[in-house]
Amino acid sequence: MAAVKTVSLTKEYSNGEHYLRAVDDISFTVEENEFVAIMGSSGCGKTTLLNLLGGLENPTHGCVYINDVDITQLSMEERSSFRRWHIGFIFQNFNLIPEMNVFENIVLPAKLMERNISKKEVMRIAEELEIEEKLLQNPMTLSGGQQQRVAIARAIYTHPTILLGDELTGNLDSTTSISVMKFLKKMCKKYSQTMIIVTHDERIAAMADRIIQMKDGRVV
Ligand SMILES: Nc1ncnc2c1ncn2[C@@H]1O[C@H](COP(=O)(O)OP(=O)(O)OP(=O)(O)O)[C@@H](O)[C@H]1O
Repeated sequence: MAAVKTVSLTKEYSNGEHYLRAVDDISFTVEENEFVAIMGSSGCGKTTLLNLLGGLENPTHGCVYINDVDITQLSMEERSSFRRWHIGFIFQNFNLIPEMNVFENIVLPAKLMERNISKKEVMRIAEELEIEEKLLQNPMTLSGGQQQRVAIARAIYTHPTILLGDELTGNLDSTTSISVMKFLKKMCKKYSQTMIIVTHDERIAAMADRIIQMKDGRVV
C-alpha cells in the first residue's frame, strides 16, 4: 500500500481576473517508510503541495490518498480527526501555543487523542533534540531554532504514519540541521513512518531516499 498517492492534484488561486495554478496536475506515489524531499525555486508550489497532502487546503481538482483514504472526500471534522491520528505537520512558522509551556505543547496532540502521556518518552525526545532544559519554559522565550525543535518534538511524539515538514530545519545551523534530520530518519525507521519535507537545503535533500523537483506547479 502506498502511504501517499496523489491523482491529477491541482490547486488554482484566483488573483482578481487571473488564475494561478500553484499545483498543476501532479500525480505521484510515496511508499511506506520512504523519505522524500521536495525541492524547487521560490513560488513553484512546494508549500501548497504539502498543505494539500496534509489536508490543510482543498484541491481545485484531483485527489489525495493517505493510507488508501481519499482525504479530499472527508468532511472538515473527519479530516481533522484523520489528520490528528495519521499526520504530523511541522509548519514553517512552528504554530506553538504561547499559553502553554514547552512540555504541554509537545504532548498536546497526544492529549487530544486521549492517549496516556509518558514523561519519560517526552524527555527522551527532548534530549535528542537538546531542548530538555526548556520543557517548563514558555515557547515564546526560546530562540527560533529551539522553537523549531519543539515543533518537531510535538509532531513526532505521537509517531504519526506520515510526517510532513515545511523547511523544518530552516532556523537551525547546518550541524544541528543534519543531526536533527539523522534523528528524524532514525525515528521514521523505528516507527515505520513516511516523511515528506520541503527544503531548499541540498545537504538535507541528499539525506532523502528520493528528491521530487518542482517547477511552475509541476513535478519535473
Ligand atoms: N492563498 C493564496 N492565494 C493566492 N495565491 C497564493 C496563495 N498561496 C500561495 N499562492 C501563490 O501560489 C504560488 C505557490 O506558492 P507556494 O507558497 O506554494 O510556493 P513555494 O514553492 O512554497 O515558495 P517558497 O519556497 O518561497 O516558500 C505562488 O505564486 C504564491 O504567490
